[in-house]
Amino acid sequence: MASILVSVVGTITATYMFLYLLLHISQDTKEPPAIVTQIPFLNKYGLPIYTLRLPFSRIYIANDTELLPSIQAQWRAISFSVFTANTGEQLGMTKTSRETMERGLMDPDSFSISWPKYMQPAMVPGEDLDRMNKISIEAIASATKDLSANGTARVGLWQWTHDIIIRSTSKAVWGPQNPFEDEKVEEAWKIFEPGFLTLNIFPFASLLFPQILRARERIATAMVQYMRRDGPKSGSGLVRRLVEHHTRFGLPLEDIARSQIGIGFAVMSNTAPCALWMLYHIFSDERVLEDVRREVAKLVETRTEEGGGVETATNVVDLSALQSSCPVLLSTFQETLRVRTLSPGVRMLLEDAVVDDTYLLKKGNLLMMPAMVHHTSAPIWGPDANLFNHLRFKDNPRLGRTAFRGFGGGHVLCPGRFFARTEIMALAALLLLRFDVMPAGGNGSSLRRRIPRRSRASLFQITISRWSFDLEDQRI
Ligand code: HEM
Repeated sequence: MASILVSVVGTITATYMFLYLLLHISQDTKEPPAIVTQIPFLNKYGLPIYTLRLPFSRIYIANDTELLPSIQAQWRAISFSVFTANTGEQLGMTKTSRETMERGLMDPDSFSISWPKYMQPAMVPGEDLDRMNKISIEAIASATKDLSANGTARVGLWQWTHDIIIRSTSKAVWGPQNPFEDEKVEEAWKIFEPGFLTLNIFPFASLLFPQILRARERIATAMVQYMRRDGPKSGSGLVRRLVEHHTRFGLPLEDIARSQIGIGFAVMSNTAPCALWMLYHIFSDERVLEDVRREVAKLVETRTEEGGGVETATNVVDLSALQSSCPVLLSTFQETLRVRTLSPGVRMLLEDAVVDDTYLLKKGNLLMMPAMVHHTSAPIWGPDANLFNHLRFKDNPRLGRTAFRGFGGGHVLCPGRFFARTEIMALAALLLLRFDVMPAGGNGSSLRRRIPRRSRASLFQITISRWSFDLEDQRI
């Protein structure tokens, strides 16, 4: 018995010593300090950048905002494109197309680095963007009109926001032949969207989770039809430019159609949770609600028309003036992104890189720039960094310029930021003007100003998905 005990203790001690030495020997002195203490692979915080040691790999965590410019400047070696390049398999693309996507990941002219830049002209302020915004706002306006026909409507906050963003965004992106108009495709998206990560993580996921693959194939079939029927011709500039780009790189029609599923993530998967949180922060705090409603109400104009001896008055709102005339609403949007973004800012080291002339990051490992850390830094945001302050950005528009990561930064700056901002602000404005919104069966004061506990979901966290709320027609 005693000898068994001795050998067990001996084995544990030897393993511990081996791991401890392994960690120390393989850690270069120029690398960010590893957060190893007495117990290997456990955590310690408070450093500008540190190394998280995992078996056979490392993750560097950049906490200090001052390091971000140096990291961003080395975007070729510290790569984001590697992740989009590797989605071909999960989207069911052919080997040849996958190889095209994975080639030359440090070359700006390669497929995976060039497509986000190629789409940009369609997403910056201009004709193409105006057209997308107009279509999405019209779709939102029509959905809120349908709701108001019922007087009071009870809806699940997350479900409703998610559905409305899928419908308005997909219409704006894919145009009159939008594949998501088909309910079955929309349902398939709701299975594939959360299932995509599962396909990435689990080996044999296609065998273990056939329903996710079936959902993907349903969307893919609809996208192929869309391409065959010349859908992009009447779609957005975004779709047209992407199709043009992918065709130049020789992707066959079927794979271009599958790449559109990937675009679905970019355009819808961050917008919907952001919209949800914007609504939550507005309608859960009377002060925010009052401030933004007062501001948005100024955009309403009453027009009277005479017909058949009867005078009718119509309230008209110019939503194109939202950005320029509603600084409080804009600030509320930015603050929502600040407190709710979960963006981990993950990058892969394709080569060794030295950050800020000090820290050596070794090829083959991951780097993270967690937005949650940068967005809650008290030296940057002040002592109330953990509180939601809807006036924060209005009072100081230049606040946290580098630290604000709501739309990424540097070479990986979100090209969809103008579209998403307008769409979400318009959704909030239309709800503010048309409805009183309150939690089902309660009153607004039961929703607190405090930021609720966090959980996982896309770039944002969703902890209130089972909430319902009553929308009461205001008939302004
Ligand atoms: C509220 C909605 C949105 C949010 C919060 C958001 C957020 C972000 C963030 C944080 C990044 C950088 C990721 C990183 O640094 O690791 C990013 C990149 C990107 N976003 Fe968005 N996004 C939104 C909507 C959109 C839309 C509507 C599009 C449609 C075009 C889009 C397309 C992209 C693309 C293509 C990239 C990669 C850019 C590149 O590789 O250069 N996003 N987005």
